[in-house]
Amino acid sequence: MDSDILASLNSAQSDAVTSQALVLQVLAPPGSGKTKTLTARVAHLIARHQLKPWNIIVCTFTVKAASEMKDRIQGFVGAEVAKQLKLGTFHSISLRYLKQYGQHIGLDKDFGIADTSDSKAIVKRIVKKNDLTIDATQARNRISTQKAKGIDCEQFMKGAKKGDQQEFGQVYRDYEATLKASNLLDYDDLLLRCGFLLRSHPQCVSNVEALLIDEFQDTNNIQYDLMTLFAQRQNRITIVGDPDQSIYGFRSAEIKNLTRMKEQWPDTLTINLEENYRSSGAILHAAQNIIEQDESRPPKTLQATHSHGLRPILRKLPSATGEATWLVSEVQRIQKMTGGLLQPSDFAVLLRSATISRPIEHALGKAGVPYRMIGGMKFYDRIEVKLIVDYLRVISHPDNSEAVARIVNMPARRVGEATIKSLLEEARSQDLSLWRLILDTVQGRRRPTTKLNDPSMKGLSIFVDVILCGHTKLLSSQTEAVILVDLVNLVVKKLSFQSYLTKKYPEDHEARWTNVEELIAQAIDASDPERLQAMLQENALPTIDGLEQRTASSLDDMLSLFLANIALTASTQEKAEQDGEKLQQLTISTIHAAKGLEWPVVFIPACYDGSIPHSRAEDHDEERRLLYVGMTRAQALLYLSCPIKNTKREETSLSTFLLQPGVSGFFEEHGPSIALSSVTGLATTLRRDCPSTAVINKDKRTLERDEDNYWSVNGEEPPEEIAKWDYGKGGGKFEPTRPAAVFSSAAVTMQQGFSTASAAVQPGFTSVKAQYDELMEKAVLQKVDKRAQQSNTTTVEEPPKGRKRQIEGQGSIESFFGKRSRPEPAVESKSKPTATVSSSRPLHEIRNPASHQRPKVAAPGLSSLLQHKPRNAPLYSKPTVNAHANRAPDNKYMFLSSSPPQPEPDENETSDTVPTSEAAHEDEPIVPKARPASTFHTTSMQSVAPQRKTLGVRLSRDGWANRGGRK
Ligand SMILES: Nc1ncnc2c1ncn2[C@@H]1O[C@H](COP(=O)(O)OP(=O)(O)OP(=O)(O)O)[C@@H](O)[C@H]1O
Repeated sequence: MDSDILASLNSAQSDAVTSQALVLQVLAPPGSGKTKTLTARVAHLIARHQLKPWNIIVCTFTVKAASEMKDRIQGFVGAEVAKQLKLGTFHSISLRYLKQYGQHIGLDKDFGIADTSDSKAIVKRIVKKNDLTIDATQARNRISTQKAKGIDCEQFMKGAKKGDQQEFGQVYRDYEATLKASNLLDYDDLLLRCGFLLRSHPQCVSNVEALLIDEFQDTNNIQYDLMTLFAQRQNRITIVGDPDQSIYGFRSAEIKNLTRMKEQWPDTLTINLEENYRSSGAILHAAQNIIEQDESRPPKTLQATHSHGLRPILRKLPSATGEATWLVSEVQRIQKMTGGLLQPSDFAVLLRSATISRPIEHALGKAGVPYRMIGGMKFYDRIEVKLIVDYLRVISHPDNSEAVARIVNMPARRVGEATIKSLLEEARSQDLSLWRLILDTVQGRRRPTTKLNDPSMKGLSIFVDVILCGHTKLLSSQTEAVILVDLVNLVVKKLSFQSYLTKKYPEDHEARWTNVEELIAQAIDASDPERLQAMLQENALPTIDGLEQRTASSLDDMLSLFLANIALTASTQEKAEQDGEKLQQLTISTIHAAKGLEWPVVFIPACYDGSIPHSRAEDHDEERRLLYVGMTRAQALLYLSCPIKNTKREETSLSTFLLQPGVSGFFEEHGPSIALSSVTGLATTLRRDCPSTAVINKDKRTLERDEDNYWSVNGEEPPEEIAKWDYGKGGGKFEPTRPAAVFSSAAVTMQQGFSTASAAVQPGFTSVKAQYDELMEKAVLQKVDKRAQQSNTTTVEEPPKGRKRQIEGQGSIESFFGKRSRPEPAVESKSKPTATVSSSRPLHEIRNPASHQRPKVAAPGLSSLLQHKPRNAPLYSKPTVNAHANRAPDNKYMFLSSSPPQPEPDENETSDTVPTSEAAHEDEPIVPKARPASTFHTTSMQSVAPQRKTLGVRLSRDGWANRGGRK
């Protein structure tokens, strides 16, 4: 079996897998097979060194990575062995230790997990109660940072200076006290307490023979400590990582941990992998050029194993809307031009911030391209799901006062916000949980100081009744066969939840109810004896002689396990794929959440300053690494794009990373012409069969345009687009920043049937600025009219299928870079589709773009850029021509200003590492009911199931957007 494991590896990978070194670092750039090597080493340790799988811990950074890792290991050692490994995120492994050995450090068995909304609510309340000036969200993040550094509140207070630090210290202290009183651990606590447990009771990990860690560059200090503690018995540690992909500095990740490790274990062996198996040479070169802008970074060798392939594209578009429309048209064109070689699931759109997804979703929906979201609004964050889960959490753990406060008046029971607040404060002052106070009040054992009128008392009684019925159900499980789903059904029934949703959300109650049904389906699956067994097996730790271990057996335990898995499941993607079904959907993801993944075609839109690097980012090197991570997800085709104006109609400036000297040489200015030879090249890079010429030609004939030539390369709005604008019916591309006075005048004019731009000006109704705008606009419109005329002529004589229109005199990629002087790389013929670069040459030696295939560019677009004057208002007065031609009949999308994004400070939190509901909250909900897509929800429980990997989570076909993503 061992030879099978090694068969598919190159020699450096083999060396790493078979290395005898106790402490091993495998450092390598993206796509070089780090994960492959790690999984092979696990298999090798089992097959060759006879290590027992249950004595091996494998830590991943995300829930998704854990499940992928399990699949890969399964491929080597089989499902039976793979499921016995102790594999998961740092958080889930820590949770297992705390659940089973927590009593040794005085941890109550029934501790709950404070999820992100609990933590936020607690901090907010503390800030409000003490009338502090500190920002609650920032304070919460700061607490997390302190914890990640291992600084507790008392330590912090000791060193705190007066003022802001003292204030924060107070919040930190109160926050910890609240968690303690509620018997809750937040996500950081899971790691910290586990560290404490393993330090004081090393026997807990006395069985551990090997520890392997993926994506080590993103570990923080607590995780580093945990590493040393997990492995303390034998110190056999393998880590894989890439400092260039360190993108979680904002969450206290420490690149320094790599050196720290070497200092701690001087015999650490480092193996570098240098061959990239993922991306074409052209993509690698471009990405490498970006990352090498960081001069503090040591030079590294990276060899492409694929041919040079098609040069990446850096595209300029007039607006975010135009960018989205172009993006979708490119997806469709590339699919057709490659004769079915590429399916929708081969495309990914990677965003710096989820907040800018809306125009892209709109365009995809309009074109009927199915998509899924990663790192957007998550299943368990949806209001209807969260509400039911909160009820379950309170039934399981009534001391969670934050959860009680959230649901006591949900559905509405006439217990007002002020009453809840007052009850909460009263409970705090008496050292009681909110639940205890409410229960005692309703049952007549206590007279609260909070004033309660009859309707409120009645509301509280109804609430108490629901929770007590849940408790009774839990208790009855000891004598009769009650399963988890019975409990969920009980809550749903007691709340008359379906009719509640119907009344409360008349517009999309069905989609919301589908979510509830999905949750019920998950509970059914988790109740399945086989599944239950698998879940328990996954969570069980080996028995250690002489060490008492708590085991999960009752329904209460099952419920708490179910809820813990929900709390630790931040990522909800891939459900369908885990069902063994590859749904044909394009992926929209944040770059953070795309870490470790790959797609044949990747788009990175909104490449402008403020977006990437993000306006709020302090560390620009980390932002550059983020762009690098995004670019290196692409296998065969990579598109970067930048709208000249963002959705607020603000002028943008191309990302500083792309403006650096020499960068332009690595990019084309528009999507590639896909010759037949290019299709062969793409197929080779993707290791797929190439479709026949007949199929390709047939598909191609269905295209209106076989070139990326609708949008001009200098970012001007095509005349056809301007002609589509419609203000009369309120559904067109109306831009919201237009001055109100001007808009109303134009609207009036349109209603009156005027048909020229000049007629739209209504003296007396416009401000000076608006008049200036109108004048500017008229000037531009005259130009546009001229162009439109020319365009019409061209259309008659020659259908615009080719590239001509775009290339002739419309500037080039140079227009992006025009503001800087830079050396001009040599230009070669553009028609060569797959010029190759010797794969054996290190990348740093062949970086000179002069040696690459270069497009033959037309006159540099510098002049067009210089002529380009910022518009103060959009070109909105052009009379409508066939305004509805391109609009979906049931188009219910709305545009919200989204760019530059204004996320919460920790909006980067988009991966599924730690549950990250901020990421979901910062993301505007996806507009429902407009397009097909699917939801992907995975719990770590789902990932344990060997055959039916979703633990029976029902696969829904009606999609992400149809799920009532609205909060
Ligand atoms: N020796 C090899 N031969 C062929 N393909 C390989 C080899 N090693 C890795 N690959 C392929 O290269 C791709 C990238 O591998 P993998 O995901 O393990 O890389 P990685 O270094 O972990 O990437 P990243 O750091 O970007 O997450 C995968 O499709 C993998 O199957």
